[in-house]
This record gives sequence, C-alpha cells and structure tokens, in this order.
Amino acid sequence: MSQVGIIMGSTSDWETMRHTADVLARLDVPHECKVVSAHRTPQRLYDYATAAAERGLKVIVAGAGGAAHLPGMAASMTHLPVLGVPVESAALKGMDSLLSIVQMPGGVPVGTLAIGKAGAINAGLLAASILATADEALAKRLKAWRAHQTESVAEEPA
Ligand SMILES: Nc1c(C(=O)O)ncn1[C@@H]1O[C@H](COP(=O)(O)O)[C@@H](O)[C@H]1O
Repeated sequence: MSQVGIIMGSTSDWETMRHTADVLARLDVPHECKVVSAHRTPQRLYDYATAAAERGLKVIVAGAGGAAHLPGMAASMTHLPVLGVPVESAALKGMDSLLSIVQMPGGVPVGTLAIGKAGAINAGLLAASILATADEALAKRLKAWRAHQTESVAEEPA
C-alpha cells in the first residue's frame, strides 16, 4: 500500500516530479504518482484528497507550475501533511509557482519546497523523514543516505 501520494498538475510536471519518485524508490518507500489538477480535473482532486487518508496514504507531495493551486487545494481537503513543489514555469521561472504555493492562509498549511529539481528531491526526503518518525528501519536508511552524501562531497574543487 502506498504511503506517499505524489500528485502533479500535468504530465509536463513529471520531468520535475520524477525526482521525488526516484528518491522514494531508492529509500524503498511505497508511493504512487498521479496527474491531478485543481483547475482541469477538480472532481478528481476532490476524490483523491478526501480519500487519501482512508486509503492509507501518510503524506502527499503536490507539484504544480504557474498558478499552482493544487497543493493548497489538496491541503484544504485532507489533514495529511502536504508538501508543495513549485515547478519551474517558462514565463516566470517558477516564481509564480512558488508564490502561489507558499503564501497559504493561516490554518491550511503547505510545506513549501524550493523551485524545481532540488525541491522535488527534498520533498521526497522530507516525506521519508516524516514517515521515519514512526519507522525505525526507514530512519536507518535515511541516515545511511545522509552518510553516503557526506562521503561523496569532494574536499578539493578539482
Ligand atoms: N498549476 C496547475 C494546476 C493546478 O494547480 O491545479 N493544474 C495544472 N497546473 C499547471 O499548469 C502547468 C502547465 O501545464 P501544461 O504543460 O499541461 O500546459 C503545469 O506546470 C501544471 O502543474
């Protein structure tokens, strides 16, 4: 059963959001990936967000670009933690996505990550960290990931 639901506003977001899926796969965290849009498929979003907790999901990662209302609207319909990834847009380089996601009204939180690939990677890691608070084996895998990352940073620039 999937623990993390990765949703995105369009198939065009996959190039970014695949990094979230990749991190979760490497950490052996069961997850699912769906295209769901607040704007284009509002009923699909309603059905997804309202059923998410019952289906056993623990965290939702929502990526969207431009007028990125998807993470906030998902958060409005579930008590699960929602992590928002601002996808880089062509016109405004993702500043529009970032500002659409980050400035939520008090009472409906979205944990907002950085624009683009780094945000997508960190959303996967953060989702895993949340799950690891109740999963010792996953916590060990996350610690190993960090250790490997530390070891792989070169001491010399060239
Ligand atoms: N921001 C949203 C939402 C939403 O927030 O519901 N639905 C689609 N989109 C975004 O529109 C951009 C362009 O989509 P297309 O490439 O399909 O034209 C995508 O980055 C998507 O996340």
